[in-house]
Amino acid sequence: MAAAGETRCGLVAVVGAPNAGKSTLVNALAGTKVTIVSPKPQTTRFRIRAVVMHQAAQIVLVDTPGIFTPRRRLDRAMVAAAWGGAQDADLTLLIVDARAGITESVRAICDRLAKVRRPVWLALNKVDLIEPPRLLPLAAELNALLPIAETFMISAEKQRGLDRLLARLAEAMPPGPYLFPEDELSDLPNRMLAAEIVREQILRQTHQEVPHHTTVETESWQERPDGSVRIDCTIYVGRPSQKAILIGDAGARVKAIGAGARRELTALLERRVHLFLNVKDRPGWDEETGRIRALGLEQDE
Ligand SMILES: Nc1nc2c(ncn2[C@@H]2O[C@H](COP(=O)(O)OP(=O)(O)OP(=O)(O)O)[C@@H](O)[C@H]2O)c(=O)[nH]1
Repeated sequence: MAAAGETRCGLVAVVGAPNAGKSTLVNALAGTKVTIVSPKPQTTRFRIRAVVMHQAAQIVLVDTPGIFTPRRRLDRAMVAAAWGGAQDADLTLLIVDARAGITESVRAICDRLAKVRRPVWLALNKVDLIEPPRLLPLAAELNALLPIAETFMISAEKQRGLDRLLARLAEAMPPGPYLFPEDELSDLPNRMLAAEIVREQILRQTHQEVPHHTTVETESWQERPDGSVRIDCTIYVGRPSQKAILIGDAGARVKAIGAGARRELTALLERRVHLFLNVKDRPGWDEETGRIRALGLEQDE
């Protein structure tokens, strides 16, 4: 454990076009499955994606929702609130799919980022898929769109170039106390994991009918003496009609979601899992400004 005064801690906003490989990279850095990795664009809606410890540095990887959908203001707000006084991330890590190159959405993101006064680091991802000579010109082209402080060539999937990236991120974090106490950290990934696995099952089993207004939170995580774990998750939906869809006839759908999630969690955690799901509606939850204010959370850019 690091002594007080020696720790570093910061927020890294992970930004990139859909399918750039953000989730794959975060998972590789965190060393555990904490986000949804899916070939479908825009499935990610995590606020805090992962908390990575590296050499007395706590690196909090967050999304910058709002780049595509301003609707998700609360996502940003929660991060800002968690961070206390700090307004924003310490640096932005821009992930670009090197094979896809500078697409329209990459261009749009660069435009946005160029206006934000915080360092931008570039990770050219999927370098396993392209010829190395194409990388430098691509990096140069991106640098012409916005000033890039550091560039990394990586393959998130093949885990190439990640050690250097992680080491540099750790060094770049400002000195300060950890945002998440170390003794809570061990549970955090599990809670995040459980919530994401449930959300993944919702996406799979409701086929677009519900998911975009859905959030899942792990309310409690209790270790049992027999080695099993009891997990209680709440699924929040935006409208009562969605609640009905999620619950299904006589609870059939939520049961199926629970069964699927429990199976996956059992396999991942390698222990018996008792999973309890609760569906609640929280109308306008991720949009309603008044509520954000009431919570005293940050909400502007
Ligand atoms: N070959 C190769 N494929 C990769 C690499 N990194 C990610 N992928 C693949 O690219 C696809 C998209 O990856 P994700 O991590 O889901 O991308 P994302 O940016 O999180 O996507 P959204 O959450 O939809 O915004 C997946 O099929 C990954 O397996 C890589 O380094 N090399």
